[in-house]
Amino acid sequence: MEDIVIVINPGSTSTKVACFSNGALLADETIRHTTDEISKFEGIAEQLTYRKEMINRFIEKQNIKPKDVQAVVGRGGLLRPIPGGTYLVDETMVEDLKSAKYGSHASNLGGVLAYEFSKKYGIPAYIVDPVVVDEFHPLARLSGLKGIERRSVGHALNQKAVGRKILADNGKEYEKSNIIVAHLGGGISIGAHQKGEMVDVVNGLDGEGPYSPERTGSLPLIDFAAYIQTEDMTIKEVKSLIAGKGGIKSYLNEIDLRIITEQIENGDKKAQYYIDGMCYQISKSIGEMATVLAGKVDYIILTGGASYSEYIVNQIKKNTEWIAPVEVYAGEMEMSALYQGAVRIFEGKEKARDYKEAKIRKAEVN
Ligand SMILES: Nc1ncnc2c1ncn2[C@@H]1O[C@H](COP(=O)(O)OP(=O)(O)OP(=O)(O)O)[C@@H](O)[C@H]1O
Ligand SMILES: CCCC(=O)O
Repeated sequence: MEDIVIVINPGSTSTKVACFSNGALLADETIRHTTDEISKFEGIAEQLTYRKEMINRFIEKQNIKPKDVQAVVGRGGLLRPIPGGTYLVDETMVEDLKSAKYGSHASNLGGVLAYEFSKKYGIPAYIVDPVVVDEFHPLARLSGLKGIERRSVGHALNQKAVGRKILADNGKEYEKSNIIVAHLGGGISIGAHQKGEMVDVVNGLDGEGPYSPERTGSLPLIDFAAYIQTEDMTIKEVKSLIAGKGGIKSYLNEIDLRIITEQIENGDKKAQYYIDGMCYQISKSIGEMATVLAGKVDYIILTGGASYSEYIVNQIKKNTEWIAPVEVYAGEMEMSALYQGAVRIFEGKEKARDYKEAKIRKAEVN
């Protein structure tokens, strides 16, 4: 088998790896990492060799000949803000990912691992639609405080891939449509996509929008400032509270929505209250993104693991269906979206972007 593309997608508790050839998936595996295994490491960067060895084992099992590998594609992490697309991984990018200059996130390892394997095989490495895709409308950057800018961080890869699929299924094109995509996972991001660009996104990693299974979302500022002071917290502790120990975890000490929705089915009113609260806040953020699109919304799309839950989907639908039809794509399309990003380069439909050259849209004001 020739023209093999290896795809690597590191998450906080798993590493997904797959190989594709000529449009077909040849093999894939989700390697799970237990909390015990992960907690042995100081941080994400230190997990590189551990995850690399597991990917090596997957590749060896497939009997792949090095000469048959065409490219390696990784999920892109917290980089400087860049427009969407497929990027060639270079030294500058690897340095930014490894040093966590723009923050620490499991997906940082995607570009680094892709680069390491690409060096081994002497082929190119790419990332596609990283979590920092920034196609913000200039007004979306304003926070309300000079010196603090909003950041475009979200599940851009999955949001765009699922958006394209749902629109294609309905005979429409991503570049000509307006959609709101809510990625409902362990973290939540909700993007307003206007004619092919994610012009605003509710960024749960930095503490915006709804609470999620493990994130706080936005909090009352004065109370939170007092909380930080009382608890004498460092910035690192604040970050891990906002994105890791907040939301449903703080209320119910559980992040698995399968367990919690089963408790609701069994009549647990407390579980229902906190899940209803999350759905209420998700709906509010969808409404906010509808105003960004001035009400011209072709579809609202719910995706991510929580969209498997009929209960959660119905709670959100009943508050948002008046805006636009609600479509559901439970789970994610990240592995095939990464592969397709590379295929667009091989087929000449897109040119691989240069990280150092990439420029985002900014307002021209003094
Ligand atoms: N069938 C299901 N019913 C209800 N919830 C589900 C189901 N399957 C997965 N989930 C929930 O979805 C959440 C995880 O979603 P997902 O797998 O998209 O997140 P992740 O990949 O870990 O993180 P993220 O999407 O934030 O990057 C968990 O809370 C999980 O319990
Ligand atoms: C995956 C994008 C960033 C986040 O919300 O975790």
